[in-house]
Amino acid sequence: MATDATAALAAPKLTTLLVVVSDGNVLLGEKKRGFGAGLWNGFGGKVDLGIDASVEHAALRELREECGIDALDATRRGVLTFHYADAPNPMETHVFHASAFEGTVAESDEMRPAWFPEDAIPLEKMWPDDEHWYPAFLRGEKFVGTFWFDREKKITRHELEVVETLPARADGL
Ligand SMILES: Nc1[nH]c(=O)nc2c1ncn2[C@H]1C[C@H](O)[C@@H](COP(=O)(O)OP(=O)(O)OP(=O)(O)O)O1
Repeated sequence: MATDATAALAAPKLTTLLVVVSDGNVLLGEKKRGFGAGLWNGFGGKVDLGIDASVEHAALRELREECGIDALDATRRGVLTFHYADAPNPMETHVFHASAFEGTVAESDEMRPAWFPEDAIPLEKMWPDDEHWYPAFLRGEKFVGTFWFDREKKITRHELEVVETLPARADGL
């Protein structure tokens, strides 16, 4: 049985990723700083257990902070686990889809947003796992995946499954 210490060591870092798709266009942001700087991605960040009542709240908060809009119909569509060779704990990223939003898209300190046609997202400037799961995401499917990266952030192994129902989180978040 895992002790508290070993459980903490293996505990995944919980993060969110929210991708708005509206009228055939996908809203992405170029990350200006921090983890993944220079790459285009959906909007998201760490779940903050001090302020977020749920993973969905964290996803909505990060979207608002990073590009100034409020998603009105966010739904959780994927759970991705990333193992980075140089990180002690895996990252568990909950991927949300939204199509309706309020507010005006605006650049922030963290992200430079831009719209891309669904069939022309800049995969060559995105995380290498994205080409594996965006097609399922854009088809409206739910998915669970795990990706292992080497120190150069290249994928060494991956698993990806389209599912009917996403796994519930044991902690209720
Ligand atoms: N391999 C990967 N593929 C992908 O598509 N998104 C990834 C990814 N690895 C990380 N991300 C996303 C998930 C999450 O939205 C973000 C990492 O969250 P972090 O909290 O580490 O980022 P930040 O340094 O921006 O922190 P915050 O201050 O919480 O915004 O990058």
